[in-house]
Amino acid sequence: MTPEEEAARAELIEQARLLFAGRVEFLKSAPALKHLPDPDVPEIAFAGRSNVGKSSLLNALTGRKSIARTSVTPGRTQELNYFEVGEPTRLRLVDMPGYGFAKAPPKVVEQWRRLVRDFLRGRVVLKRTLLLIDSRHGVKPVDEDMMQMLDEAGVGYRVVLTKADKIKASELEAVTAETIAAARKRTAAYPEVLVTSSEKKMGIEELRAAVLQDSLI
Ligand SMILES: Nc1nc2c(ncn2[C@@H]2O[C@H](COP(=O)(O)OP(=O)(O)OP(=O)(O)O)[C@@H](O)[C@H]2O)c(=O)[nH]1
Ligand SMILES: [Mg+2]
Repeated sequence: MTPEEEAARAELIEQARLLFAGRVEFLKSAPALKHLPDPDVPEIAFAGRSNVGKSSLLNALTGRKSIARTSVTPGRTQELNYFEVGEPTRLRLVDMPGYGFAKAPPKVVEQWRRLVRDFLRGRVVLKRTLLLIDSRHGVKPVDEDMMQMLDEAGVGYRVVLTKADKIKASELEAVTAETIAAARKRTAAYPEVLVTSSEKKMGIEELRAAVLQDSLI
């Protein structure tokens, strides 16, 4: 990086820190598209398997302990949960229902598919999706399905590894390389991955900067 690029980067990180240190509020849970808020500010969505750590990452990002409900029971977040950031609102974060939980009846899976697909295709203010992947598991077939849906909807996404504190450094290095390789095969994926741990607050500053930057596109 040139000194100018470094200065711009530091400025973006500081702007992002200030933004998330300010107003962050839960807005609503939308069980269907007709309940979505008016599309008047940029949105960034969080997607990933049940239990991947979406709600925890949202909490870490906003520096709140429990703004997004976290749970040990997979599949608890079944709606599109909206959070507003900034005063006046600069952007909205959308916690999407998790996928891939075991024993879900086919009807529930089909409902999920329809809601997510229609949301991704039709939401004009959706600037970017963060696709969360558990560091311990890497990219699974259900994640490939989600990538396919995002590619088809033409929604740009960043792949984010979660729970990096749970595995050894050597394993993290390997799963990061594999995940980058998987992302590079995709048309709508960003060619880099972000490595995070909500528990250890790792990669959170970078993630905040990425969210702010993406909201400006
Ligand atoms: N060690 C560790 N545990 C984490 C981390 N992030 C989340 N967890 C744990 O993983 C479990 C699931 O986290 P959630 O944030 O509720 O996951 P989710 O993706 O929102 O789950 P659903 O809403 O059910 O789809 C909880 O027990 C969290 O405490 C992390 O960075 N490190
Ligand atoms: Mg959740």
